[in-house]
Amino acid sequence: MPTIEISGLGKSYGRFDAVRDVTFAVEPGRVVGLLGPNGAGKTTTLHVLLGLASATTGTATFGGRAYADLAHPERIVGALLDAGGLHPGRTGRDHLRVLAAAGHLPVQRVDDVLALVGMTPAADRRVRTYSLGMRQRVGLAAALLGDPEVLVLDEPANGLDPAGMRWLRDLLRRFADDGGAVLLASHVLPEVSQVADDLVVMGQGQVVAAGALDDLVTDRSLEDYYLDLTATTEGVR
Ligand SMILES: Nc1ncnc2c1ncn2[C@@H]1O[C@H](COP(=O)(O)OP(=O)(O)OP(=O)(O)O)[C@@H](O)[C@H]1O
Repeated sequence: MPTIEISGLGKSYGRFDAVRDVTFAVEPGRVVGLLGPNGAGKTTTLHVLLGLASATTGTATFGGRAYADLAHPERIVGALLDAGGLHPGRTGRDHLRVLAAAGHLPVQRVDDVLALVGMTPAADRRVRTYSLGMRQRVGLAAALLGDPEVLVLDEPANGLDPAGMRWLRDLLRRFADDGGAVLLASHVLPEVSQVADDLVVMGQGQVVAAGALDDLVTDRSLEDYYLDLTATTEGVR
């Protein structure tokens, strides 16, 4: 199972450093929560990792390979960035079929993942009729389609109902316990504290804290820890 490794990563837009010297790893079997205020650089880090933006400095790899160099990326990496990326005129099932075809994945996987995310009853409705949580479930189904070894998820609980959130938590725990690596960017601290093994906290484009959740957050809540830590880096840039 591949390790996610981000090393000395920097991303500049003109003279603005969105991300500077970011280094951390997600080992197989671990769920890493990526936290930080709005504009801290979380999404930028995930975009570079997933080959959607180029690094200005440093590297971001899966088992030593950049996303673009993976022979079958959908079998290695499952990603959820923005559930708004679904075509409104397509059904949930068609969306997944297109992805399965593009990734040379067996079409049977479409039914499997629809069932896994609880979307079988609504699979043949158009995406424009879905609630936010339903779109999010289809996005998660897409991430799971290739039966990947690594998950990279940006705000996966967005719009999920309480049952959906618990389902997601259990899924991520099982995925990691089976040896997968999970990188989970989220603002929902209770969600992170219940599922993450490790934390990486970013502020103003840099890592401001990293380590095992239990070592960082000892006698207080994750919320208290996080708000103290980020108080000095508060405010978007
Ligand atoms: N294409 C771009 N051009 C210029 N600046 C950008 C671009 N993309 C991101 N930025 C800037 O980089 C910084 C980091 O943004 P990023 O989206 O990575 O933050 P984030 O931690 O994901 O925030 P949020 O929690 O709000 O999603 C922000 O100041 C943002 O304005």
